Amino acid sequence: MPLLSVQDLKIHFPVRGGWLGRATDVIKAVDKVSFDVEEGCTVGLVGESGSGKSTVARALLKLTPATSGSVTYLGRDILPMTEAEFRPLRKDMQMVFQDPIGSLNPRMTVESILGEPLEIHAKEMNREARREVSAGLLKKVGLPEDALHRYPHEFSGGQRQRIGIARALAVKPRFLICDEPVSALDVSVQAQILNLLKDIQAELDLTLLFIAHDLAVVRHMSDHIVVMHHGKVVEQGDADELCENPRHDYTRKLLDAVPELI
Ligand SMILES: Nc1ncnc2c1ncn2[C@@H]1O[C@H](COP(=O)(O)OP(=O)(O)OP(=O)(O)O)[C@@H](O)[C@H]1O
Repeated sequence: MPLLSVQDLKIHFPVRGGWLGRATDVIKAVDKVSFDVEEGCTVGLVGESGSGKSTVARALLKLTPATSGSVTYLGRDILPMTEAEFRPLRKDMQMVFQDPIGSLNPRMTVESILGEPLEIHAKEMNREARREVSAGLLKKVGLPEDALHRYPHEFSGGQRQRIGIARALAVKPRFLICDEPVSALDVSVQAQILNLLKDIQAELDLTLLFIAHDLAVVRHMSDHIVVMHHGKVVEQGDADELCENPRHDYTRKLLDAVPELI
């Protein structure tokens, strides 16, 4: 049984504008998308801006309601679940965002940022225990312990993404959704963050959904790749096979956009 199975997922948004702001049309942001994520593997979701990748990610965490279809996690369809039913799974499924500065509260120290998910999901921990866990998380992502007392703006983009990853790991998730985790970073820093994610995945036995618009980055990270275009899956398969023998013109176009290494 796959850890996560997405079947015929549709997410349509009404376009308002007609008489009295009535819905006149729909945007098919996600249109009959299906893919599986096996435990311990990385599935890459690739496509240009607007292809529907983030909308899929948000639906997996029930942040955006689905129009139809199913999302099965550990054999249970999460879409009909109430918030209370979903809460334990929310702990299991964590997200790393594209923009680390936008997703880290600038008024909170790193200690508070890392302690917050523990306050929510590990209520039995006192402040001392939370600080100890947070210091361990910083070490895991390659930051010094004194970072605990500093604020997000005091770090570089790459370091902030390390903090974002540490926050996602705080509650010991099994499944990590990384939505364009390196596209806001300098090229020189991107490889460091990608390698960190790979090392952490191996160490903690994590399953990853890795979302990006850059097929080279997605191939580097993934076992299986799902190519999205205008809300639909146009092709999916083994990462190397798909990149070496693309069957769809759109996949070829994405491959052509990958810069040649000189
Ligand atoms: N809440 C919303 N209401 C209306 N339209 C939306 C909403 N969220 C997303 N969309 C539309 O759905 C489509 C897919 O957007 P989405 O952000 O999922 O694409 P993406 O592939 O992740 O692109 P990017 O990498 O630029 O975020 C776009 O046309 C977008 O404008």
